[in-house]
Amino acid sequence: MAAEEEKDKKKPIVIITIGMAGAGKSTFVNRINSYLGSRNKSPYVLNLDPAVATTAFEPNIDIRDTINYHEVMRQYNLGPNGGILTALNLFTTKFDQVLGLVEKRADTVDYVILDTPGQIEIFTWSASGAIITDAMASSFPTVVAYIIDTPRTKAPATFMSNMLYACSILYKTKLPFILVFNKTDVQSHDFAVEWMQDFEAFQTALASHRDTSDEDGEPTYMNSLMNSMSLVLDEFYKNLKAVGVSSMTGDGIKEFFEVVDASREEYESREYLPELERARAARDKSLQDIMGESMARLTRDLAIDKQRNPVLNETWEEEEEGDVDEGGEDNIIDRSESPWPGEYIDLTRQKGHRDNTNWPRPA
Ligand SMILES: Nc1nc2c(ncn2[C@@H]2O[C@H](COP(=O)(O)OP(=O)(O)OP(=O)(O)O)[C@@H](O)[C@H]2O)c(=O)[nH]1
Repeated sequence: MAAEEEKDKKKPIVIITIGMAGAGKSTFVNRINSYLGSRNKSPYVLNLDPAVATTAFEPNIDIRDTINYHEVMRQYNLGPNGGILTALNLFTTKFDQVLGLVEKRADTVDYVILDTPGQIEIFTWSASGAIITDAMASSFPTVVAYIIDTPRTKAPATFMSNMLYACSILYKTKLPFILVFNKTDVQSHDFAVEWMQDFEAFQTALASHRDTSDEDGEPTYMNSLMNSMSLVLDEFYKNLKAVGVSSMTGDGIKEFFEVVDASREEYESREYLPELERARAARDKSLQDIMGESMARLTRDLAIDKQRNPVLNETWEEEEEGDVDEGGEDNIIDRSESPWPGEYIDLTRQKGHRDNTNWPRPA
């Protein structure tokens, strides 16, 4: 038992970073990456954003090495958000390989960092986001770092919306949750801490904000709603920790890691593990479902394209049943182990054509 506990202690902590577009997620990931690097504790970093043009850090596993987002958009006839979601779904079909690579490094790294797509809902409300989260959390102590743009959260209504969103993610993931108030070099997060600790302070701020009463001096519907919500959220605030950081200057990053380390105990002591064990059992099935869905959709979309576009007609032809790649190949690349060999999940090859296609890496 003692040996088992010792083994558990060595497991790295997974930090899943999520945040509204522009909250500073990528800057934050870059900052914590360099913070850990400067302490000889370089983390294992996964980039899950297929559409990001460049990352300031060098991820160990990069979705862009496996999935060409532009090609997914083209082949599936999708817009940017649909393209990101489908790319993430396809990547998720290979997530068992990702887990395997992370597990291989589990003894040598203390932290694993996941940078998620800029469009928060693509990760937080998709089946693949849930599968990735469950898969990580059932294998390693995992925390969610929710990055908040502090200067943009100063208005009580915006603050409330952000907290409601955070609340919904907390209850969905059921994982230790850290509110990371970013950009404190521009705006201190003291106001947020005060509002979280004292709902009357929030209500006072709300009342003094403009447009909170109608022409008869009565509170507007929104004002009353937010007043009531502040009472409800009072309970939610007790379940999370808040830390103020500046990803720009590095302020507060040390405190962030103190909170992360404390979350390990929370993860191990609370009731996450039995629930996550169940999630692990469901995971394999979900992976198969997602893969099936993605392939069915691909086949459907290709059939439509085939009707519309005679040129594609020549290159995308139906293949014998059973020839579809069902994710058995070792496609996920750990760049820290080998130089990037230029491999992708080749969607066209799944239909039996362009066997040797190597799509250019997104610029
Ligand atoms: N002043 C200040 N600016 C910051 C800080 N962190 C990020 N920024 C700026 O905020 C903007 C958005 O930062 P990103 O890191 O690109 O944000 P993101 O959430 O990853 O954005 P998307 O991935 O595009 O959704 C950039 O202009 C950053 O320079 C900070 O701590 N302080």
